[in-house]
Amino acid sequence: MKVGIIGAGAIGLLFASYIAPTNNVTIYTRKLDQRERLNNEGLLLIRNGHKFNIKVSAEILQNQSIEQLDLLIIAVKQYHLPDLIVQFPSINQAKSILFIQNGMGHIHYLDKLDNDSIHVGVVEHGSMLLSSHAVEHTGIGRTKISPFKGCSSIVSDIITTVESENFPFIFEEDWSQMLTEKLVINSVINPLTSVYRVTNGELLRNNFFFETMKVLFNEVISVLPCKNRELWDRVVEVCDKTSINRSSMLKDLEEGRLTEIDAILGYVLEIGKRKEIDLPITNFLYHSIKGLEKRRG
Ligand SMILES: NC(=O)C1=CN([C@@H]2O[C@H](COP(=O)(O)OP(=O)(O)OC[C@H]3O[C@@H](n4cnc5c(N)ncnc54)[C@H](OP(=O)(O)O)[C@@H]3O)[C@@H](O)[C@H]2O)C=CC1
Ligand SMILES: CC(C)(CO)C(=O)C(=O)O
Repeated sequence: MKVGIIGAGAIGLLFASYIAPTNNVTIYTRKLDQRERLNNEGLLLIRNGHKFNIKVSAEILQNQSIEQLDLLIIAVKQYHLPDLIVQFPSINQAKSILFIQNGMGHIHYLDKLDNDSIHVGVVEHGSMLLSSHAVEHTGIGRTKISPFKGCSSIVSDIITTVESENFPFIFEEDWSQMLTEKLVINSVINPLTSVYRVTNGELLRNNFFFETMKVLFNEVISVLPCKNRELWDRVVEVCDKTSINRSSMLKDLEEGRLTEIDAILGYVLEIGKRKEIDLPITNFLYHSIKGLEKRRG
């Protein structure tokens, strides 16, 4: 199958390294030197100290190159999406498209796309970009996938060729519930690790940080429509499985990039406002992250 991945960051390269051995994968970059290194040196995956060199092909993203794809995986950040969708209308021509962003900001774009099949996914793996062509799989989690529109079998066919003990998938029926649960997980782990500047696992090991996790969790679920009674256990489990990871939000701040705080706690605050429920801790953390983003310019 022909699979394209837009976004050669921590998650895009992680997905490429697991999908490329059994499919024809093209990674779309926006930097020439990254394209050259991927084409010339291949993609390096490191897992548990073992190195795997994977052959991939990379191209600079251009409208015409997207048309022939069976599956297009969008692995850019939430805040890249508005430009991407406007500048590259041919993403509408991929047979199937899969969005794997954290948060909820991407949902309102999906109705505007023409693709026959649109899926959303949540990624619970820990992944760290080591260089423009190397990625470390720092925590083995799961990828959950749910259909948003259409029910093409292409996505499940490709996943059948890809899934393994180190890269498992789960299909979910209810995309909204699936994204809401991941939203809760990211609402707790990402802002706290970013403000305390710690790995995910340290939130569990430091009993004072652990208390703040609980307080934030309770506040966030007070406004979100979560049916899962075991969600707190899931937050702890993801934190534990990705314990050596620095969350994507912390990495963004450390590298002077924007964070996805608007699509995560910004969204939670929006729901709180609609329901007229005050969320003081969420509000405090939202503004703390915005302030940290601003300090780094
Ligand atoms: N990192 C993690 O552990 C996890 C991340 N996620 C989610 O996955 C998504 C991706 O995150 P992550 O991989 O960490 O992000 P990164 O910032 O590492 O990567 C995003 C990539 O998108 C590229 N990009 C942006 N716009 C374009 C464009 N127009 N054309 C081509 N490439 C483009 C960027 O290119 P450039 O380098 O040139 O700027 C960058 O390489 C996010 O929504 C995140 O929430 C989910 C679970 C875990
Ligand atoms: C799964 C987790 C919490 C891994 O760090 C993540 O989604 C992120 O960092 O954005």
